[in-house]
Amino acid sequence: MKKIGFIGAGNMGGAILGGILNSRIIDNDHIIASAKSDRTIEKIKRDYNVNVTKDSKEVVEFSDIIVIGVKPEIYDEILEEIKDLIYDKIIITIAAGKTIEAMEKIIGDDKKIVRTMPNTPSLVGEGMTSLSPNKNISEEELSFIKSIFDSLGKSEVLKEDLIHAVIGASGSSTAYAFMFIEAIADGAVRAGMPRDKAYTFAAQGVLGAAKMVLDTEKHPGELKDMVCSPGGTTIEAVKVLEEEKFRGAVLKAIDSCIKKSIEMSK
Ligand SMILES: NC(=O)C1=CN([C@@H]2O[C@H](COP(=O)(O)OP(=O)(O)OC[C@H]3O[C@@H](n4cnc5c(N)ncnc54)[C@H](OP(=O)(O)O)[C@@H]3O)[C@@H](O)[C@H]2O)C=CC1
Ligand SMILES: O=C(O)[C@@H]1CCC=N1
Repeated sequence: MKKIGFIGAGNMGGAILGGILNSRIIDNDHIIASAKSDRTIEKIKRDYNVNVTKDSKEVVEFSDIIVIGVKPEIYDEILEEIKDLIYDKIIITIAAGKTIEAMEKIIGDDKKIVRTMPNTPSLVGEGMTSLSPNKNISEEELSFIKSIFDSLGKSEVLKEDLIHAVIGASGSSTAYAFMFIEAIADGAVRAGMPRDKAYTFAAQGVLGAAKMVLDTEKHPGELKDMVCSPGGTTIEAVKVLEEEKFRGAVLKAIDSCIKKSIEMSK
């Protein structure tokens, strides 16, 4: 069994770590994770019962595959620290704005890198991850890394320059989906539903809609039309959403997200 290490296991690294443990593809004694603060180290130990350290080098020495789960601002510092210990180990990056080319400049273009863009639902087996390997990753290595991310939900191998679209479509979009669910629940609360029930109804509604798109492969517009009874309730809400430029607002938001991702990559 391969050993996997996490340099930084916060919101995203922790979701991948937790997802791997939930899917039982790697045992907890084959996993090591680091953090900066004692508080996070204790949380990782408590939540996941994996090996912990504050030393990035120890993570690299222990592991065959290393996920770098720190914020983009300290990526370069971490890469400098570990570059002489990487040899033929596989580096998995999850950061917005950190290109393969920029990473190769620091650790060397002979190193094995898979640039990914995951999302936090990886924790509950419903993640969506893009994978872009550098030239040193073999087909066999890529299919092994893909099998890890497939066990956390779905994954696709994509050209690296599509990563900006991936951030817009799935990396960041869970945040907008949470806002949508929160807003639907607020509406239900206004109509008298207790808040805990409102979250269940709203979230299950959104989950069901997403599953309909994936399972039926029908156009989302057709699925929407199937809900709108002539002269009924739904079409009234659709009218308001169109008047308030709901779809235009979402498109503008995704454009902004993608613009930021491109800026961060310069
Ligand atoms: N959040 C998301 O939904 C997604 C995030 N990403 C990417 O994931 C990366 C991490 O983001 P996110 O998880 O949100 O951030 P968090 O702040 O939640 O996690 C970062 C972790 O890095 C740890 N850390 C900081 N410095 C060090 C160090 N020197 N050595 C070891 N660990 C360190 C922090 O430890 P401590 O807690 O002790 O400070 C923290 O646990 C980013 O690059 C982001 O672009 C990608 C897709 C989705
Ligand atoms: O907000 C961010 O920058 C990170 C990248 C994708 C999701 N969260």
